[in-house]
Amino acid sequence: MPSPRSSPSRRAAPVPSPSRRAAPVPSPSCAAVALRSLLAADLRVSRRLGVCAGERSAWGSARPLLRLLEVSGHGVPWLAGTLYGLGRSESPAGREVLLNLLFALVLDLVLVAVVKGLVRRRRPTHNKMDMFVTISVDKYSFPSGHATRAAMVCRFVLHHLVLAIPLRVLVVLWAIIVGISRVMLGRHNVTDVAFGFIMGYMQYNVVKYFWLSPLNAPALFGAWNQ
Ligand SMILES: CC(C)=CCC/C(C)=C/CC/C(C)=C/CC/C(C)=C/COP(=O)(O)O
Repeated sequence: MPSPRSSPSRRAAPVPSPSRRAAPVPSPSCAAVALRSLLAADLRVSRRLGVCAGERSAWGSARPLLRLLEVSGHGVPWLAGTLYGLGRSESPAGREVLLNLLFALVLDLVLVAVVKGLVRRRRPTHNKMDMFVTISVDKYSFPSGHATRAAMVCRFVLHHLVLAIPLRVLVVLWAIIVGISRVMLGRHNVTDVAFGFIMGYMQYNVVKYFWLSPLNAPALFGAWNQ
């Protein structure tokens, strides 16, 4: 009697030749595991802190106030205000400070756009994309442009304006609250804002290093003073 044909599933699996065996998967390094855990914790904490992410969120009624803070740290009012001040300024010292503030604001926009474009981290899923004037890279969240600007402007103002102590405290508080509000609005994760603060703080060093003055940019200031 002919023996039944064995089904394909019963056939012995072919033994791969040594050259076709799968390469061993390298185990992730400690740094990769630590980074992954940090990012997972970041997402969890940021979601919890996003209490104003929508009108129906836990603190949804505070959302309009936080959106006002959003505008206070936005690039457009800062650029517009600086250009307006430059147009009105009659003292050479005032013009010098405002010209450097303009340089700082443009530098901030460029650097943030470059880092956002390189990292391409998506905004938190609970974010409502109803932000005041954005550019294409603003679909990404790392780093927070509001946090970089707030930290940089804060250092700039404290160095170049003579302010009474209560006002200096207010400037620092404004910068911190702008950063925190980004997470509460659901716009950012905590690490976006933390890195943004560090980056903005360091950006001011760049502005200080390349400070524009009538000595190193005579053409710029000469043209202005005529
Ligand atoms: C106001 C003048 C005179 C010129 C405007 C020029 C212009 C269109 C500049 C772009 C400003 C702009 C859209 C900045 C983006 C600000 C923003 C939404 C940053 C994102 O912040 P994030 O904290 O959410 O990362």
